[in-house]
Parts: sequence; C-alpha cells; structure tokens
Amino acid sequence: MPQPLARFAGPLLPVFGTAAVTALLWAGTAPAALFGIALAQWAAASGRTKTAQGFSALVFIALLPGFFSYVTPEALISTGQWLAAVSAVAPEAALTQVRPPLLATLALMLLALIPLLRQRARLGAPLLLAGAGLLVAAQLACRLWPLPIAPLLAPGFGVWLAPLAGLTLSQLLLARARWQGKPRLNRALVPASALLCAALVLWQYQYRHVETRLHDATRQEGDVLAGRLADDVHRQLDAMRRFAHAWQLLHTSPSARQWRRQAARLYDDDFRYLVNIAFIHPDSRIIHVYPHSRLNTSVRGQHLFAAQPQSRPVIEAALSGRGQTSTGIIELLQGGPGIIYYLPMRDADDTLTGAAAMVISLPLLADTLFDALRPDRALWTWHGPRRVLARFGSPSRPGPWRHRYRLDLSGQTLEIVQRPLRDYLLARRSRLPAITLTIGLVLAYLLYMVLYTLRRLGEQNVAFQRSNAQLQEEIDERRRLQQAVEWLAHHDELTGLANRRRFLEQVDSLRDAPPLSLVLCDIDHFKRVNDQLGHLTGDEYLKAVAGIGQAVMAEYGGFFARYGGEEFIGCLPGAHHARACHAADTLRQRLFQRALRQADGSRVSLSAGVVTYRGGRFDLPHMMQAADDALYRAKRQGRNRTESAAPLAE
Ligand SMILES: Nc1nc2c(ncn2[C@@H]2O[C@H](COP(=O)(O)OP(=O)(O)OP(=O)(O)O)[C@@H](O)[C@H]2O)c(=O)[nH]1
Repeated sequence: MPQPLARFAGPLLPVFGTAAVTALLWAGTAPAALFGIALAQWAAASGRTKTAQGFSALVFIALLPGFFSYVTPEALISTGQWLAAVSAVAPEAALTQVRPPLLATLALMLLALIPLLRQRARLGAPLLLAGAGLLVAAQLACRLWPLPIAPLLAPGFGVWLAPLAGLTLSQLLLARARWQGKPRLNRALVPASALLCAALVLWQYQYRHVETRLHDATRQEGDVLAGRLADDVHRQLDAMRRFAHAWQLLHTSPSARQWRRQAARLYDDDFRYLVNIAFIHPDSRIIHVYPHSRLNTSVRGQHLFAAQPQSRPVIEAALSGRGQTSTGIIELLQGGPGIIYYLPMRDADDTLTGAAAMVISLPLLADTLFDALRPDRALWTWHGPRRVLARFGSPSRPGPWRHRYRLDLSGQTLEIVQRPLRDYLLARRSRLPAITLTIGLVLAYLLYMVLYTLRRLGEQNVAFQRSNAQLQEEIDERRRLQQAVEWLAHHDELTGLANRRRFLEQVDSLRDAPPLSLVLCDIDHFKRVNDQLGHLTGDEYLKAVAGIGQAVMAEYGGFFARYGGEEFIGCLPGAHHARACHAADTLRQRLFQRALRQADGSRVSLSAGVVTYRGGRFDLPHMMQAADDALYRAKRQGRNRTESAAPLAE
C-alpha cells in the first residue's frame, strides 16, 4: 500500500469497524463479512498484522455457526434446533437470512483465513485463495446454468457476488509479491486446486440431484394424495349408483324407514364428507334426508327448483331419467360450498320414482383430504373456479415450490396447490453436498500442505547436502593445509628431505640401538655456484645432492636430511664407523661423478665428517660437534674428502 494511503488507514479503521458491526445488525452476515474481510485486507496492506488478524478472526467466528448448520448431521443438531437458535437471536429472521449461501460462506471463510495465516505460503494461504477463486467461479457458473426449478437453497451470492470476487482479486494483488518466484508453490497448488475442482464438480452434481429429488418427492406426495382423494370420490359415486339402482327392486317409492336404513349403511361406512343423502320427488321436493340432523331436517319438504333455481337444469335432467348429473360448486342449503350429484331412481316397473341426491360438502371433503396431512409440512390451498375453497397448514416461511394438482370429481375439476414449507424442506434436505464440498476442501488443503512441505523439505535437504559438501571440502582443505604445515615443520621444502629438527628427533629415537653413525656433508664452494651461476642453479644442485644422498644412505640402511643451507646429514643406524666412512665416500664420489659444474668448469664436490656412537652415554650435541669438527678438518685439508671424528667414548 502506498505510504500516504497507509497513513490514513490507521485512523479510519475504527470507523470501518463500527460500520461493519452496523452492517451486521442491519443487513445480515454476508455484507458484514464482506466488510470485515475488506478491513482485514486493508489492515494487512498497511502493515497492521494484528488488526488484520482481529478482523479476520471476527469474520471467521461469525460465519462458523452458519457453516456448521450446513454440515452438521441432522441427527446431531437438527435444522429445527438451528431454526430455534436463529429465532432466539433474531425472531423475524429465517435460517436462510442469517447465513450466506454455502459457496459464499466457504469463500468468505477462506478469505478470512488468509490474513489470519499472515498470508504465508507454507501455511496454505495460496490454496485458500485459489479455493475462494474457484468458489466464486462456481457461483458464477450456477448463475449461468441455473437449476430447472427454483432452488430451495441458493448455492451462491446474488448481488454480493461482485464484491466477493473483488475481495478475492484484491487479496491476490496483496499477496502476489510474497508468493512469486516459489516454484514449489505451483507444484503444490496445481494438484490441490485440481482436487478442489473435482470436489466442486461432485458437489454440483449432488446439489442438483438433492434439490430436484426433494422437489419431486414433495410433488409425488401431493400426487398420491390427490389421486387417493379422486379415487375415493369415484368410489363413493359408484356406491351411490349402486344405491340408486337398488331401489329398482321395490314397486313403490322408498319409505322414510327404508331410506334411513339403506342410507345409514352407506353414510356411516364411507360417506365422511357427505352432508346427506336425499330422496328427491319428481316435482323436486326433498322427501327423505339422511342423516336426521337439525340442518338436514330443516331442508326436508323444500322444492329444489325453487330453492336452487341455478341448478334446475341438472335436477330436471336427473328427475327425467337422463342419467347422473351434478351441480358444480354451489352454495348448499345447509350452508357452505358443495357439489350435489343427482342419480335417477326407478322402481321395479322401470317407472321413475325420483332421484337420489348425494350432497358433498367441500369443506368436509377438504377436511378428509387434509386429515392425512401435517400442518408443519406444507401450505395447502384448494381452489374452486373463482375462489379459494379451503386452506390448510402454516402460511409462514413457505418454500420456493408450488405444486398444482387437478382433482377430477366426475365432471368437476378442482385445483389443489401444495406449497411445502421451507423449514420442513430444510429438515428433509440431505447435507451430503455440503459435506462433500467441505471434505474436498479439507483434502485439497491437506494435499497442498503435504506437497508443499515435502517440496520444502526436499529443497532444504538439497541445500543441507550442498552446505555439507562445502563444509566437507573446507575440512579437507584445512586438513591438507594442516598436513602441509606439519610436513613443512619437519621437512625441507626445496629438497623434500627431513629437516634438522626431524632428523635430530629420529636420531634421538635410536639412541638405545648403537652403533649409530652420522655423516655431516657440506658442498664445497657453494657460494661460488650461487654467485656465478645464480640461485636457481644453486637450488638445482642442492636437489641433486639431496637425491644422491638419500639414495646412498638408503643403500646403507640409513636416512638423509638437510641440516641447513648447503649442509646435509645422513644417519646410519647399526653402521660401524668404517661402513659409515664408506658410505660417506660413496656419496662424495657419486656427486663428483654426477659432474655438476662450477662456473669455471670444475666439478662440484662435497666434504664430509663422520662420527660413530658405539654405546654408552648418548650425547647428540656432542656427536654433532664431533662431526662438525671432522667436516671442518676435511675443508681445511683441501675439501672433496671425508674425515673421521675421534672415536667417541664407549
Ligand atoms: N641457492 C641456494 N643457496 C643457498 C641455500 N642455502 C644456503 N645457500 C648458500 O650457500 C652458501 C654457503 O656459503 P659458505 O658458507 O660461504 O660456504 P662455501 O661457499 O660453500 O664455501 P666452503 O663451505 O667453505 O666450501 C651461501 O652463499 C648461501 O647463500 C639455498 O637454499 N639455496
């Protein structure tokens, strides 16, 4: 965030915070959550991590109950309990009003988690953002390809989808810089997002299936009910036809007693929604009525032509023997809407004796219909041609579906409308899609974490191995240097021979094994070589002498060292004096034979002093002094010769 903007962010945060709470109280969870996330992003962008986490936590916690109401099994917490909890908090609100749709809830929760995790890739923040993006896309897809029926639970936001998409995008812009240049991120993100896509596809399939199946199931319930009722009425009419026909056995019109006895059988057994069964005289007078209720008795003797002039044609048709007729929906003499069926009656001589009237009360028929129903499941309305005949069920919180059924009552068609109640539908609705999607999200997150962590561990391992190898190289180099230093401490760099210190240590270690002879050598006039032929030649001559000396001493079972400058010394363990002198002479001769030249062409030679320790007290400085004296004598006596030291006391 640019600095000036960040300066303003701080003072404005409390203002926005208050606005968010107001939005929650006024407009509901969804806008408040959007607002809270916007604040969290703002705070995160201006470096106020704690504030961002605070807002995110609030949003997340506010969304949790709604989320749980989608996924908690009905057996654990029923929708009824959720509804009761909602009405306790907000009496006027329905569950669907206080929780955002499932896809929106999940997207909001993922967005809220990102600032909580401080946008860290290793904690899965990129996957959460990818998830939010996919959920936004899924909501868009649901809008583009809606269900063929009105959904019970809308899958996503309506108008709030645009701000949700905006917040997802702004989160991407905020965190992009942090996540760029991490190849391991993509390797974890791509497979995890693919898994999430698969979960969304599966959710979509289940969601459609659950909605349409529930819709069809409620429709089927109504179908069964309407069908059963129509069958029932037809059965009643058939029974009535048989009833009317039965009078043909008599030669006279039915007496009041006969009518009561026969009608009672029908009425008491089946005719739950019949107002009465009446015998109508050919002149339209009501002769007999069963049952003998006060209302029924009051209509006896009335002329139907006069009492129900609008029905006269159908009454006349029946009374003239033209067959079964019905009135349509009329106001009954006993009060209330109803339908009257008229069936012609004949005696044994086939003479028309009148008509049987079957008076169906629609409110009673509705009661029969609604008897089998529960009022908390659907709102039922029964429509006549121009009016509502009956209602049943709670009118509050109707669901989105309206099922219409046509009820054919032998020529009279009535319409029944069933409106399943939202709460009942919610209680019946399977939670499998929500659970599937949640599990998919969790699995995708876990997959991301596993892949990312494996990759990170792999990279760390490689880096670790690399630094290990570097360390090993450094150790080797130090060891080499140390060895070189140690070697230099005991050897002469130019000739590679042991130096004076090493030589004296070696000799000292042999003190207990006399005899032991030392041969001290010095190149004759070596200064001239340096002065006249140069130091490089001098060095070459020194190396040549070292090589010859080493070979000769080895031949005699001894070792050779550079004593300093152009002086060399050999040690011959176990060699008596004569052998040592012989060895010294061999060395001297070999050098002479090598024919290294001085500048004047003369051969380079050496002088040697030999001393032998035969036993007794071992005094190395004394031995060295004796050898040096002998060498000095050799120099004085003309060089290129070997001189022996006086025998050392035994
Ligand atoms: N090129 C070379 N010269 C060295 C080295 N160490 C000592 N010298 C030389 O050896 C020479 C020794 O000379 P002196 O001690 O005067 O003896 P000299 O010339 O050999 O004469 P005498 O011993 O009396 O025969 C000196 O010139 C030193 O500089 C070395 O490592 N390389």
